[in-house]
Amino acid sequence: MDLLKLFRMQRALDEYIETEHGLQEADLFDKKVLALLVEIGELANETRCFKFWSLKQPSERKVILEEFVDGVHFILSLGLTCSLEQEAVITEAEAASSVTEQFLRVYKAVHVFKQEKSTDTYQQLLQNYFLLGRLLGFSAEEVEEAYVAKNEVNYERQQQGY
Ligand SMILES: O=c1ccn([C@H]2C[C@H](O)[C@@H](COP(=O)(O)O)O2)c(=O)[nH]1
Repeated sequence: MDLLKLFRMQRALDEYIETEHGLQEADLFDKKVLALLVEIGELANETRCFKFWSLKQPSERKVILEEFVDGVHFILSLGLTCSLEQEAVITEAEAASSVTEQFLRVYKAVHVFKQEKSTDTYQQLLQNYFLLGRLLGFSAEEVEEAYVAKNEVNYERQQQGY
């Protein structure tokens, strides 16, 4: 995955959104953290991984992938907000033994990163989020492709006064 390309696309989108809304000077860190936590919840809801009380099937794979890349947007955006994009790499690691446990690791990584914005805590967040993607069955290529497609949709939404 070409992470630097994704950071470049995210920077352009963020600048577009912030200009549209007159927020170039605003501190958007906390709002982006909350947006990410919400996206992770939406993703979990689509997978239904924790709904032990329900027999309904998870959403279509395409829907789950689209939710996943919404989270990628906010993670990249947070990295840019904290100027951490240059050192960012996705390192290999072992995922948790269940999707539910991996979701909880991601939530923890978000909170740790919010408390201490560093290269290391950002790395942990990126790593755990991409491990979650892999556990959900998405290849790096699929994620990149879906990210590019959603990035485009985000411009269209802004142009339509979303
Ligand atoms: O500064 C921002 C604000 C939003 N988004 C993107 C991320 C998600 O793909 C989408 C959020 O969409 P909704 O949750 O509103 O559907 O907007 C950004 O990339 N940067």
